[in-house]
Amino acid sequence: MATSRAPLRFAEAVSATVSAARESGFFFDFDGTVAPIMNDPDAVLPVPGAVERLGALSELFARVAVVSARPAAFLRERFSAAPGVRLFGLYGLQTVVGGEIRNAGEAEPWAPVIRRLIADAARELPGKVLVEDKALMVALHYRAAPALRGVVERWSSAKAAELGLAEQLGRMVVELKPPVPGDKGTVVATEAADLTRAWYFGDDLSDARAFEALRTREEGDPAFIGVKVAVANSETGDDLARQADFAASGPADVPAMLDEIIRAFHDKRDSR
Ligand SMILES: O=P(O)(O)OC[C@H]1O[C@H](O[C@H]2O[C@H](CO)[C@@H](O)[C@H](O)[C@H]2O)[C@H](O)[C@@H](O)[C@@H]1O
Repeated sequence: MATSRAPLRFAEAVSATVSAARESGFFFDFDGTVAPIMNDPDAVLPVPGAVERLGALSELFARVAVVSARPAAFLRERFSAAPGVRLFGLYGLQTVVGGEIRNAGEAEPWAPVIRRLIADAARELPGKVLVEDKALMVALHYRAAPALRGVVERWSSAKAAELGLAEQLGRMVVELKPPVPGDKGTVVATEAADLTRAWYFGDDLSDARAFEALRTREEGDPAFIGVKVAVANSETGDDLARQADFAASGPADVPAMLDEIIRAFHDKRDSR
């Protein structure tokens, strides 16, 4: 069994990555990581400079992807200026291939169940709960009324049991989704399978699965370096920070961090 590597300093992780750029990838969560948290989910845009930095990375390194719970169409709209960035929506149930959205076949039969659930939510939950319709999934937001957390979580658990759906908790949100295997960890494990270095940036509970995927790969493959970056926040950030190698103070900090990597890539190339 492989022993875990000694903790790397940031400069060492960057150096190991730019030295093997063609075998390196960068994976990003969206909300709370490269985009700010806001009350209205539809109004959210990436922080200034994020799309440009992800686009630049995609031209220098083997793989760059956004792995999010958002629908792929939402991501496609926001990352249209960075065509080299791969997009995985709804925890990997949707991808964008050649500009077209592809749904995981196993998830599609659940669309009528989700439609029924959305109608039930609109009728049965208090008006302050925002019901986000993602077609193959629904997100129940209580950010506008945090005291409703218990009401939302109990309603969600009962519906999940009744309809055979899976649940995912997040930042002032509960999601109900088809009980189809796969999460951010399986997306990252698959997408990083041919890489020897992979970075994951995340802020929320579902991002822990991606961190775990990098840890598992490191345990089985001593040549692999997984770099876990937690984006700090007072809601779900502490748990993730404990599992991370590095921290960013918030989404606005991420472009500057990526600049250090892009600069190191160019310095390395110029020194050859
Ligand atoms: O996987 P992610 O890209 O991080 O998506 C997770 C959820 O993000 C969105 O909700 C979160 O951001 C909202 C906008 O800032 C905020 O109002 C909400 O409280 C957060 O939970 C998105 O709306 C959800 O569908 C995603 O599941």
